[in-house]
Amino acid sequence: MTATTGELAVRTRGLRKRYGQLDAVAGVDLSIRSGEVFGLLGPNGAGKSTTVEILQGHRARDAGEVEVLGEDPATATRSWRGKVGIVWQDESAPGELTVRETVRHFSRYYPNPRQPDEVIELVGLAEKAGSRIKALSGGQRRRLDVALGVIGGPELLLLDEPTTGFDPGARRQFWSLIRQLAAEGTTILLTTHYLEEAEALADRLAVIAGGRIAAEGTPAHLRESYSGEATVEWTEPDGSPRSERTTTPTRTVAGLMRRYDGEIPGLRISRPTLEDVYLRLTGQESAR
Ligand SMILES: Nc1ncnc2c1ncn2[C@@H]1O[C@H](COP(=O)(O)OP(=O)(O)OP(=O)(O)O)[C@@H](O)[C@H]1O
Repeated sequence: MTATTGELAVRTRGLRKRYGQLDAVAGVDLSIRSGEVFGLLGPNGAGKSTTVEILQGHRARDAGEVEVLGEDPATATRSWRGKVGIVWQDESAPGELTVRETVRHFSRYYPNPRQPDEVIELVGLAEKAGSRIKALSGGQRRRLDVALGVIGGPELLLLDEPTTGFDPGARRQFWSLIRQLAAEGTTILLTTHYLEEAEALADRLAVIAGGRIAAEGTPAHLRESYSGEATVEWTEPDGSPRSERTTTPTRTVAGLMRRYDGEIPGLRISRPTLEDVYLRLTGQESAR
């Protein structure tokens, strides 16, 4: 069922969407391979949801090419819809039904659904299978949303900010669910505000800001590509703090050694963390 490794599950070229004067998505190129977990990471208003909505076929684009599982979502067929699982930001399944009734009900929309009880088990809701949805906690509701996203046995799962509002424990549990789905061969695209989440889950990630991809690669690649620049900090003789961003920190320190006799006051050399890289790429550096 899953496409061959190396094939692209998602491909966009020059994707654009405008709302009035605002370029919400301003020329996005994405290539997501079959079987990988891809993170689209960016701050509020970066264009993540708009991009995912276009990939789902729920929003029309203004320009660019889009191919998702070999079809254009704007004109996709019913069989295509069965292969794409969607977890919405605000799912609202009817509250009076039980978890099991809801998952069974949704399974009937698909030609080859997964077994409802197996999916309930997979998302960790087996103990709540007989509970009404309105009695579930926020985190349990989100698990049900994922159950409804995977009940059709999708090749590709699109998750828009799946863990917003989760406590740290619920987030970790959710991560292991995503890893399990990935291990079963599902291609996963998830959007997130959380660098930690993208780093924990994504094989590759793209950082998006102002509707544009600012950087793309594996988390390790991003860290390496942008960590060449170090910051050297020290204290001037009048007590004022100084800092210099440089690709040659040794040279900077050698220069300081010539100026100071003995120890350089307040000397500190730091390399950017992935978080620094992310904040710099998204223009939020001062947030630190
Ligand atoms: N239907 C709409 N009409 C007008 N502007 C919109 C609409 N939807 C989104 N926008 C604007 O487009 C930009 C991108 O929004 P989008 O929801 O795609 O960002 P996002 O990265 O998902 O943000 P968040 O993390 O806050 O959900 C934002 O400035 C937003 O205000």
